[in-house]
Amino acid sequence: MQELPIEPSGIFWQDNFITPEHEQELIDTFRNKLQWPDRTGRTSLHFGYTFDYKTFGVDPDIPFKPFPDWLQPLIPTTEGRPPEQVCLQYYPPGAGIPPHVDTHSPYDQLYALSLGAPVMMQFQRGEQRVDVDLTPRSMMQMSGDSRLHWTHGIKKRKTDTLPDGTVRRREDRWSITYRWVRESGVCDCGDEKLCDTAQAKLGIEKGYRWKEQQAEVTESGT
Ligand SMILES: O=C(O)CCC(=O)C(=O)O
Ligand SMILES: [Fe+2]
Repeated sequence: MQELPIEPSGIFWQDNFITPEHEQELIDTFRNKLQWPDRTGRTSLHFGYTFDYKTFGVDPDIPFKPFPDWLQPLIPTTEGRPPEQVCLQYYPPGAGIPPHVDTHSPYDQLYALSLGAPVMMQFQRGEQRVDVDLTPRSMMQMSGDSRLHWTHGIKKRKTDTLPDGTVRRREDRWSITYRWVRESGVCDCGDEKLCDTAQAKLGIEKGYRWKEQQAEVTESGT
């Protein structure tokens, strides 16, 4: 994988992760052989472990869902072990995903494979906005700044306007995201805007300060 020479830093990229023929077979599987949740808009299917946002760990009540046969050859091998969680998402034309960072503390590395139609992804940090065209069959790794300090999202809209002014219609798209558990369960990036570990620390400190203030008030008898 090659790092894209852009801001944010840390986006690694590989074109043609699979062949167009393989992509067509997968799309046929997605369309005709999988049971999707019955809802409109973006829908997801999860494999591997399920993350519990209450305990910020693997949910012990939901058993590991084995990776299906079609998924096996799509697992990146560059992390030295398979990911703990894989999510297949379907985006009908017009669907998107709000700007977010994938929660820092539970997961470390994050990869995404794009299939079907291309779509523009926006990376954002403050006033800085950068569009990245998620072309079909490309594998993207988000690490460093792109993973921790910039949000990413896909606008809900029917067309994308390319840098040369061409208006491109959205069509059916699928993505597969891969997540590797962060063994420590804490992130040390310190980004109080985007990092759940940093925010939890801040919350605890605020709680202490509040308690200390209460104690002072009680001690002084007022
Ligand atoms: O669809 C994609 O390529 C990215 C999805 C995403 O950001 C996520 O699932 O966290
Ligand atoms: Fe994400």
